[in-house]
Amino acid sequence: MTQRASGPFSKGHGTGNDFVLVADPEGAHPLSAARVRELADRRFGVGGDGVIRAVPAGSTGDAVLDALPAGTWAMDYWNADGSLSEMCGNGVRVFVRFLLESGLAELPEGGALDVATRAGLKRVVRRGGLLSADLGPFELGGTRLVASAGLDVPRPGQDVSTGNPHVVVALASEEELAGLDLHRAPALEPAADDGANVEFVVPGTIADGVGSIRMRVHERGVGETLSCGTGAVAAAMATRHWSGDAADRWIVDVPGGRLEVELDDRGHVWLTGPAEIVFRGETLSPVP
Ligand SMILES: N[C@@H](CCC[C@H](N)C(=O)O)C(=O)O
Repeated sequence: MTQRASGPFSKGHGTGNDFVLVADPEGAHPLSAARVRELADRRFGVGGDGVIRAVPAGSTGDAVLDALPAGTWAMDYWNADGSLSEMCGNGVRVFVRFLLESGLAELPEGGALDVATRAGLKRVVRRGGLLSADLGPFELGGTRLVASAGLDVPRPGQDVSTGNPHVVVALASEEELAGLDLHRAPALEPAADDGANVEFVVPGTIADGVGSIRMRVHERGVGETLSCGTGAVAAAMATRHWSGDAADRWIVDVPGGRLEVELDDRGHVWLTGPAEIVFRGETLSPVP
């Protein structure tokens, strides 16, 4: 297996959470942390919050992905800093759009496609122009203190696992949310063993069983992003918990647009929103 220095790529996003996507149908071109950092660099590379390789499970070279049903398309997801993540909620939806637009998979309206991720198999369905992902069950954990530039004092944060780790902090007002400086990662006390994505939310109204929240996020391995799908799920489920389970549907407004989160009667959380491929290109070999 050799690393590919040149070749075709696509660029896609879900509510501004952007990814470089490459296809590796033979499992012949693994990514490395250094290659991911080059591709994700917004000035010296293509630019993105993450890099995703589409590769059949069984041929990925990653023990977790290769344990999933052979032949299923696997999302080999990397953060922009070259670290791996278990899961990406916007990424898995953009990944499916990439497979469809590249002719690597088919998904008729109402149909479903299973994707292998490091957090297990995730089902993506096509509803109208949107792609919805079943992210499975979530888990509420303990609490920890979160300090961030722009906040007067540390605030309590709720741990939520959506396959990857999150800490959700409720703020009192839009002004507080706007005043956050997320150029630096929020500090967690106690620290999270594997790091965490941190979501700051301002809960809005709940009407007719639908709640609304506004959110900003600092992603592990990236920095502040315009959106985070698993973050929107974590934020909605933490806010639901604080509300005494008052609603199962949540509208989550992020700087890059709007996502919908819904808890079904099996305890699975669905994430719905736009997922688009915006351009295709070719990386060139570095000049020796
Ligand atoms: N943007 C993603 C989450 C990407 C992974 C995250 N940074 C992590 O390290 O867990 C999403 O849409 O869920």
